[in-house]
Amino acid sequence: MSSPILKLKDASIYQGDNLVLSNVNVEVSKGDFVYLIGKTGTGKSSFMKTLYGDLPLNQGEGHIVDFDLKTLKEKDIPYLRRKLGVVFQDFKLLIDRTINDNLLFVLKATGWKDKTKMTSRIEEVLNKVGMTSKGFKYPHELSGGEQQRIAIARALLNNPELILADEPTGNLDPQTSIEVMEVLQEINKNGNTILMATHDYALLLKYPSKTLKCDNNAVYEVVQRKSQ
Ligand SMILES: Nc1ncnc2c1ncn2[C@@H]1O[C@H](COP(=O)(O)OP(=O)(O)OP(=O)(O)O)[C@@H](O)[C@H]1O
Repeated sequence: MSSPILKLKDASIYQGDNLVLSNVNVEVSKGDFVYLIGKTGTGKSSFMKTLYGDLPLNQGEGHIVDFDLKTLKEKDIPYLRRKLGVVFQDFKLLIDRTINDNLLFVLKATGWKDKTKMTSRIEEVLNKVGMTSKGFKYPHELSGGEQQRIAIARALLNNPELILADEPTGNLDPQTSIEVMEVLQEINKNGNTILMATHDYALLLKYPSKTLKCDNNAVYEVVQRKSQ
């Protein structure tokens, strides 16, 4: 069996001096689609932030895509993020440039040089999210669901080993949420590993998968009951 892409062992997650989650034991393997659920304020975002190096891991052990979160240095963070694709609730596209230029910006910032390769990679990722014809648009010319699909395309640019999606449907209406979820499901079927924080239970019911729950300063796996 391959080693997990993410493994936390007896990890505690803090916001400053406040303990948010304690004794976290979590494993995510290649190809998994894992939900992280929990009421507002229970620590989903703090959990995600620890994984992409925005919060330090001071207690317990944490390994993610071959990085040790316990010994992670500031200078390692860009390299960690290159192996992760992070998707946020509010898309975080650069509003002053087109979709193609948003994607080009990321490629250049992560060391790509060859113009032809960059153009074809941009086409590939736009194709994966069904947005090939939208590259020349500005973010404000796209709907929320389309902007989120672009954000997913951006996350895919460097072939991430793990996609971390923090409430990716949080700003979208139910129908658009399903469209974005279909894209994430398709990407997962094609081999990408995804950890998605959400409080949208309708999505969980429609697309059941391994589910972790934050509650009472702890994270535990929810055993899903089969419907009668
Ligand atoms: N920057 C911060 N400084 C101090 N405490 C914080 C900070 N951000 C969050 N917290 C606290 O940490 C706890 C967990 O917050 P977190 O944002 O991780 O929860 P969440 O489950 O993601 O909630 P939501 O669904 O509302 O985003 C809360 O008690 C919150 O008040």
